[in-house]
Amino acid sequence: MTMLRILALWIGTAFRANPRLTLLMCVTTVLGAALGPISVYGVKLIIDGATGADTLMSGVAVTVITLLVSTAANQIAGPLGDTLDDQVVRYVYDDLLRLTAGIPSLAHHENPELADRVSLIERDAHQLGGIWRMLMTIGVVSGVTTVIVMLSSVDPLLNLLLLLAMLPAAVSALLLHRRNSLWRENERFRRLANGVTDLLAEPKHGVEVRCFGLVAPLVEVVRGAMDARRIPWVGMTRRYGVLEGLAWVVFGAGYAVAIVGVLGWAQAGQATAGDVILVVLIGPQIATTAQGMAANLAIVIGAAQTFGRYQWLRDYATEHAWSGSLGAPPERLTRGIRFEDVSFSYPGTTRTVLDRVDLTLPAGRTVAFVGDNGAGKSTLVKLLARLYDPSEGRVTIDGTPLTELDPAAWRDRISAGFQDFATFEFLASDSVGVGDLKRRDDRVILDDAVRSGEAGPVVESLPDGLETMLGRRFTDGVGLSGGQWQRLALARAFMRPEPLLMLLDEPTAALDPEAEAAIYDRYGQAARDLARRTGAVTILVSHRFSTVRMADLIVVVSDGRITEFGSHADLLAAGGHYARLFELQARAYR
Ligand SMILES: Nc1ncnc2c1ncn2[C@@H]1O[C@H](COP(=O)(O)OP(=O)(O)OP(=O)(O)O)[C@@H](O)[C@H]1O
Repeated sequence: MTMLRILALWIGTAFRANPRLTLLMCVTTVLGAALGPISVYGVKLIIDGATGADTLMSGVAVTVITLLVSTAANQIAGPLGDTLDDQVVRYVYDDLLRLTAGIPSLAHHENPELADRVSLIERDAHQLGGIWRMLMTIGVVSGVTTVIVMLSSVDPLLNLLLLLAMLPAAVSALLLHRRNSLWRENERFRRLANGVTDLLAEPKHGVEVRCFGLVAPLVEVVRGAMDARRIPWVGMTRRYGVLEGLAWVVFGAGYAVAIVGVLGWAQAGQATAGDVILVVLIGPQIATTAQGMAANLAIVIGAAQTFGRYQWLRDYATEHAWSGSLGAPPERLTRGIRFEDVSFSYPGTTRTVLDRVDLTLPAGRTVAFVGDNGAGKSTLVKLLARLYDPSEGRVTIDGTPLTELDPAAWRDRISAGFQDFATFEFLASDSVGVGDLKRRDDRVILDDAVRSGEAGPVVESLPDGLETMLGRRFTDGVGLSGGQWQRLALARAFMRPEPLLMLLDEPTAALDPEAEAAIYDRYGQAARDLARRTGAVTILVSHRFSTVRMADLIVVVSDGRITEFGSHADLLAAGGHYARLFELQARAYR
């Protein structure tokens, strides 16, 4: 069943990429492979005709026509196949991007099994174009059938030759199977080598890599990972190479025996001269057919495995598409957002990161999350954006479970600024504008967002203002400092007009104090304005208590639990963890 699905996906992919070309390939490959051996039969008819039988003219006709047609078919099969390959590979690359980027959760980015499979598909994507190889294998099968018919016309015993010629094909198929298992087991080494190579090439890490003298040890890690993958593969290829050589020797011996045998039959009057010539000529044909079979089988098995992974990824994407979540978010929040008995462990881990969290974030309020490193603040933020689903319990929006809302529609109503902001190396206008794709070309809104994100001075310093290309990796664009990038990220967060939720997860860590104060002023205004218009909840994650105190409510997170909850004044009066931390920071500033 699985094999059939893979086959259907393979052919379906080629047909989706280019239906007419795929059909043409089907016809030409089958034709090309079947006609070669028939031409040998024509030669037999000619020889028999020359030695008395009435087959001379038909032999000439069969030989000439089959040779012409098969040569023409083989000639066009190559270029057509290459074109089809190219189109299928491009189609699959697009589909891979669509599938992986289309999964609404973040969980798959942290799934090593998925990462290995995607990485293998990307590496082997060229094989996915091998549809014509598969067709050629079908062609080879029709060629084999023709050979069987002709050998049987002399003596069915001669079909043993074909069996002997299959030995090397079997050895190479076995090698392929073993090699594939080895690659799958060792894919993590390739990803490790690529990851470390990227790290070495990434300008962001360049300073530390050089200061700490990490170039040589990291290069050593890359070499070690490549060797861990390469050495077993070389040994295996060598062993199977010897076996395949031996298999060809066995075939050669069988061929010699067959010629001697047919000669004996001819001398005894049991075979014609044409039969002898047929066996002599068909030997190389059989070898070519078997070699073709081995080569094609190798590619077909490889492609079938890659298509198997592709099928797995498509199934995974379908299962994780949250296609049942279709609800629309409310126009405005009236009650607020609730965590109801929420527990959470990151996918693939067992550690409980959030432990039975019960928390109400009232509509129209600004709520600050504070707590030690690793307490679970950012995890709460990720659950609010539904980047993951809770392991237990639920998050509700005005009473509706978040899992019932269309994730794209919900995220459309979120504005966000993060500590780990993205540095989009686009035109400056796009780097900000992607904060709301629908309005990214609206200059008035862009200018407003730039002003609100305190990014005005950054844009003014750019040679072509918002029309300046950013980033130096791919173009002659302008390089920015960490703080300048962050200001653009903040501007991006001001693009959406009517969010229901504003997520600010340490969004000012790279800013100078003046810009930070100004930005929080803006956020304060935006939060009050949004509270009035949409009842939006603003979430603020920060370690700076001067910022935190401006929130209406403060949530202290400790080891995945909520330990304190209330206004700044309430929590100070309670004299708990918050009060101690606040006092500690305040003292440092005095
Ligand atoms: N992607 C992940 N996979 C597995 N565990 C994770 C992942 N992200 C975070 N964690 C773990 O979850 C716990 C909570 O992390 P979280 O990022 O929510 O903490 P935080 O309170 O925001 O910390 P910080 O103040 O340092 O930003 C940590 O122990 C962390 O190791």
